Amino acid sequence: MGRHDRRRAQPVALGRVAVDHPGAGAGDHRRLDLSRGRSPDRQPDRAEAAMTDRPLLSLQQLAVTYPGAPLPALQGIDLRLAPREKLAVIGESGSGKSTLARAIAGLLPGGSHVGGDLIWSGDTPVPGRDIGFVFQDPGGSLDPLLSIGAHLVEVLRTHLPLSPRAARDRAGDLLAQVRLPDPRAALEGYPHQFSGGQRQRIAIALAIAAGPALLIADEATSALDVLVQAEIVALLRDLAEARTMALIFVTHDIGLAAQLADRIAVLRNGRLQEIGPTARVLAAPQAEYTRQLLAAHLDLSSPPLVEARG
Ligand SMILES: Nc1ncnc2c1ncn2[C@@H]1O[C@H](COP(=O)(O)OP(=O)(O)OP(=O)(O)O)[C@@H](O)[C@H]1O
Repeated sequence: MGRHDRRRAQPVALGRVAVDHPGAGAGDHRRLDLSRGRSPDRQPDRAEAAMTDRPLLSLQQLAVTYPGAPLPALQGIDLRLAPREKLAVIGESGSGKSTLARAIAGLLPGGSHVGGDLIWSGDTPVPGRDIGFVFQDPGGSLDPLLSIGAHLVEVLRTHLPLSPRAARDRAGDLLAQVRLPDPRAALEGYPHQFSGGQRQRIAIALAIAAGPALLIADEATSALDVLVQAEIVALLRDLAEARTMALIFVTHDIGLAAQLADRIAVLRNGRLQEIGPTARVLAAPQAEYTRQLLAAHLDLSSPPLVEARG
């Protein structure tokens, strides 16, 4: 795992997490029937129905309780993520968005209790290689004493069989892909020499360096001003599409979610309120809570969210 991951909470096991409900024995997740455990009364939406039979990730009744917490931060989460899908997870503060992101990435604090199933297609993913994670504060991913090039070379060489020179070349390419001005010169720079938006681009370059199948951006734009937010959202969307990578975009801003997501999942009090294609959730929300989020977002200056998807 790269330096940017090591600074975070110790990961719990990835792959199939099967803990505390009846019938959830451990086993080879690759041999499981992925349709198992879906509630019979739940009508799959069209985006879900169009999914391949082999989702990248399937959550079944996922529940998370932090160490010492009296109540679960997440419970009863059923969710399937298709390869290359862009999913936005929205909800108010404390609704469990980051907990969901951390559970998927294996970044929950040690001692957290995880119930239900978290099933990956293929091999158990390696955090930092198969799952990239971008945090709200890019500073947390960057060591002030290391050049940007050194950060990238370390992550690249940790996960890929590259010579120092090839890793350096790849690092420059990555900075170009995240649209950092003068990427070759930026390799020599140090974190404090870049703006908040530029540091977030660098953090994204680190997160995608090893070619993950899934990128998780947890409030990655919340600390940025509105124009930079829109640029980063466009960058994440374009990277996901160009690299055939799935994206989970965690945000409290339904407007930003609308700009990039194929589907939107709405969380409240640790439970999934609804999930569906973006246009449907925006135009015909099923949950009263989603209607409230939309009403809170819309004012006279807001453009229509459905048209904002362009
Ligand atoms: N490390 C932790 N230990 C104990 N409880 C936690 C921890 N992290 C989060 N929680 C609690 O879990 C619940 C969900 O928090 P979470 O951070 O997932 O919500 P969120 O929707 O991401 O909120 P925000 O938008 O403010 O980041 C909250 O009640 C929070 O207080």
